[in-house]
Amino acid sequence: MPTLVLIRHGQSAWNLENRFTGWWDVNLTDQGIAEAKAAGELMAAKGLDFDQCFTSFQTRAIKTLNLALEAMERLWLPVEKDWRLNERHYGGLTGLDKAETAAKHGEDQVKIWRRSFDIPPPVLAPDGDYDLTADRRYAGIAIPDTESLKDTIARVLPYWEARIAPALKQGERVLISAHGNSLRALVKHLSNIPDDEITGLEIPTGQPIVYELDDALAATDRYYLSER
Ligand SMILES: O=C(O)[C@@H](CO)OP(=O)(O)O
Repeated sequence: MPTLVLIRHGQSAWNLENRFTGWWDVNLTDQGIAEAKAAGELMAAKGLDFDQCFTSFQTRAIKTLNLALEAMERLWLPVEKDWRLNERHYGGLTGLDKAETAAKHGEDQVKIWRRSFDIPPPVLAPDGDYDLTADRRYAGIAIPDTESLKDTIARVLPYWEARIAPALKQGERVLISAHGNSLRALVKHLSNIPDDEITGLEIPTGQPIVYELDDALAATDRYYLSER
């Protein structure tokens, strides 16, 4: 039976500051570092092991993976990094304070921007503080100027099909370290969650999520490792 574990990065600086983050590359807080180490210790204690890891191009997910693998004495495992596992791009909201934005535009509007299925936030203006076009890691990539969850799914799923599903089908045990919304995209797909129900799914930081999959990669169970 294929083994798949998903983990959202530990608490980031902008999770703590309550700012819209998206593709902006913020680091882990001390709490985030502790969450990542604890996740690795939990996975080791529960006897989980992996053959292949996947993560995004973003420091908070990469570091979470490394800290967890270090706690498991598995820093030597192969890791594939890809921008398609990045967080959903938050467009023109990037860097703004979530509470101040709600005070300005209303809670309902912010909820739509944060959790609607297919309504993207306003676009990021070019040449602003959060423009990533000069960032070498994204050379040759069409950086989005905003993304809805639907847009995020449209780049996560082809990567899943091309790289992650084949590894699982070959019998590799897979760990994915990614982000709240790139993981919501995967969970929506794997657990067949309808468009209007995915808004209610919140993925906590640093908590390994275990998927039991059949040989066709259909999910037979999904649970937080800390709960079993
Ligand atoms: O700011 C972000 O990029 C994400 C994840 O922290 O926030 P949200 O909970 O609004 O999807």
